[in-house]
Amino acid sequence: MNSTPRTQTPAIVAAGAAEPVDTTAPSGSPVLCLCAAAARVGGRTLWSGVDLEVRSGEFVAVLGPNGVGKSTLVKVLLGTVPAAAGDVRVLGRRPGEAGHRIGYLPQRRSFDADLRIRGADIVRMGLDGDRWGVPLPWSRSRRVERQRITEVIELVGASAYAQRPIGQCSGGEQQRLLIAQALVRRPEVLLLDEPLDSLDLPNQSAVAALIGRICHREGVAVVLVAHDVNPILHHLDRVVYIAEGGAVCGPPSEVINSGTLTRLYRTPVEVLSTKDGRLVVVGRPEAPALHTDRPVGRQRSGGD
Ligand SMILES: Nc1ncnc2c1ncn2[C@@H]1O[C@H](COP(=O)(O)OP(=O)(O)OP(=O)(O)O)[C@@H](O)[C@H]1O
Repeated sequence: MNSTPRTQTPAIVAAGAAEPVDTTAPSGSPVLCLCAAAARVGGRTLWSGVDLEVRSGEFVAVLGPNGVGKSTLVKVLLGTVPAAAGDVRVLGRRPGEAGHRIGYLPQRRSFDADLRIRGADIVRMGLDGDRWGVPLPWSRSRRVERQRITEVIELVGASAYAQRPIGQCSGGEQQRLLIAQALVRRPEVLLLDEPLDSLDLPNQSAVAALIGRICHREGVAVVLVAHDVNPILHHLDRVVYIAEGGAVCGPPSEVINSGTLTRLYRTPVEVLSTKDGRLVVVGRPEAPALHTDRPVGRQRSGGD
């Protein structure tokens, strides 16, 4: 994470839930905007009245219990699920119109151990546009492509194993290569759906730090869906916490606290602070899904 103090985007919303969280002036230019947005799937409204603005270089986590519509929020931004109400803008355009300017890592994919395709070829698939079925809007020479692939593999620290068959890479190595794939076209926005899922704790920390660096040093806006905020909290600028059909957004310490979550859930919720500065959320009405049984990491501090 950069060591420069960062500013935050003002307030947020909540669908009839918690009051806006007051923050200071935003930095960067807005790249994602939801205004009074709602999502409806299978005849059911998942959330509504959600306002959110994400600026370039911001790292925002989407949190909440299972099934509240975190992934759906990402899909609304991608344009694969239409917003049921409100206005959604992605890089100033309607969702789905920003093409290669958006990088997307879907929920965990597993690779068969026998799969022979090399890690570098997985990264190349992002460059070729295969993941979207959309050809690149410009032609590139093979040399330039190779350079970019090498560059992005170095960026995610995957050079040592990028020539190995992907099926022989560890979960953490595979995840770095998939992040490289999402980054290869130099997106301005990176949408990551549970990229830390199924990684062990050291790999969660390492991948979280990597994403934080990409966001803050490369100026990419990152929206990351997580069940457990613990590994990323140290790197985050803001969180969007979805529950009870609404959402509240703000700096982690202003959202993950007893008052805000009690208002969001409309039932008593307690956020405890451990000796080492971690937070534990208890008393949520839903089944445990987010840091109810384990501590969440330290609040944002300096470097990563
Ligand atoms: N196409 C669909 N048709 C009907 N229901 C859907 C559809 N897509 C998602 N849902 C339902 O919408 C709800 C929200 O799904 P979503 O994947 O966005 O939740 P989530 O918060 O990301 O959940 P999790 O934390 O378990 O991954 C779930 O109950 C899911 O079953």
